[in-house]
Amino acid sequence: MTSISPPAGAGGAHPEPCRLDSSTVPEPATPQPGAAPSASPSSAVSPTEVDDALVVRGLAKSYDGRRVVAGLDLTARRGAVTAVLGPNGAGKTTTIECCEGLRTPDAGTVRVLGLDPHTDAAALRPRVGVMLQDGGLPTGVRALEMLEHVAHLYADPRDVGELTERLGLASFARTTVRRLSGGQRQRLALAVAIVGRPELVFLDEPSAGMDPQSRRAVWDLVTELRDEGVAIVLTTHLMDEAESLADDVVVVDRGAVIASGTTHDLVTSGAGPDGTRAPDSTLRFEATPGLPPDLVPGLALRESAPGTYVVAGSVDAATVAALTAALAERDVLVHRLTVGRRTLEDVFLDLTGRNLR
Ligand SMILES: Nc1ncnc2c1ncn2[C@@H]1O[C@H](COP(=O)(O)OP(=O)(O)OP(=O)(O)O)[C@@H](O)[C@H]1O
Repeated sequence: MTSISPPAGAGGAHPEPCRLDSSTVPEPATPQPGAAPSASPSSAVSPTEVDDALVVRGLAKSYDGRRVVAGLDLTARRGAVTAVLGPNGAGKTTTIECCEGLRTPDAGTVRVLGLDPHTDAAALRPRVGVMLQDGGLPTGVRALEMLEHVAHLYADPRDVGELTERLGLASFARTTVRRLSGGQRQRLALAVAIVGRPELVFLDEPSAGMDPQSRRAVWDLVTELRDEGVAIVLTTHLMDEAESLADDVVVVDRGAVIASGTTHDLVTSGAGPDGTRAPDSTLRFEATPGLPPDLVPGLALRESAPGTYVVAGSVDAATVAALTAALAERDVLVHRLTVGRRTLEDVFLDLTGRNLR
């Protein structure tokens, strides 16, 4: 199996293979009949993109004839956090796994640190860290032994003691991976992914299942890595995570990119499907389900979940007054009415009419 991370998801790039829980091993990255392997140099990657840590162009991947990634483009800069967002099943993990060399694309080009994740897997191994969604670690090994083992494979590893302290691994250092909780496994997987000082790190839902304190430790570490010049590509469903960490955001839906840019640009500038300038603030409230979208003339009212409403468009004092008057007229009591800054969730809703999760 060729991949950036020899023990798929054991975090980093080890030169030595080690046994994995077979349930965590993605399909072998062998070329498939008719595939257009990303190995071949492609003119799709322009000279100006050579210095980017990750360049994906026109990526396509199907499972059993069903296309789940459809011509996707993605760029990740060095020294920046790039968040890949999208609803369940959008194709995020498949995309990342193609970049990690764990899956073979049907079409398109993938360049990782200027190299091909399949044909240049050996050269990329010491330079790329991988943290898979389920941890992907061998289950019979004790947590600290695992981290120390991986650290010894590198010429200049990070200090294991410091990582252990930073990510709170000490309390379960002698516990085998199979007995770790989901959040503990995630923290160990992150430590393993970065202990070799990679130039590019893939983090698939890095803080999923973590308590707030652990999440904060992960965020601090990710920010620090970014400041050291590491390129970080992460997928997440947590909008606060994306907004806190990401320099660049790529929103994926049905296997294709529907919006991309800096986090700031996306929430402040025109991201509407019709090209109109998006509002800077959003009004949200809860009330009885089933209110008509045209409750207030000139106001676009959307029921994002039963009984939860979002008003798109410029929101000012008159908007709030008109809305509450219309609700009072119908004898509807409004709850949790807030006017807030536009979020990435709002961007997604504007683009697709659906919630991100
Ligand atoms: N090995 C596989 N065989 C068949 N279908 C698969 C396989 N892996 C993923 N899929 C399907 O491909 C689609 C995209 O899955 P993928 O995991 O890439 O999405 P995702 O955006 O990462 O979703 P999530 O946010 O839920 O993790 C889904 O419909 C999924 O069921």
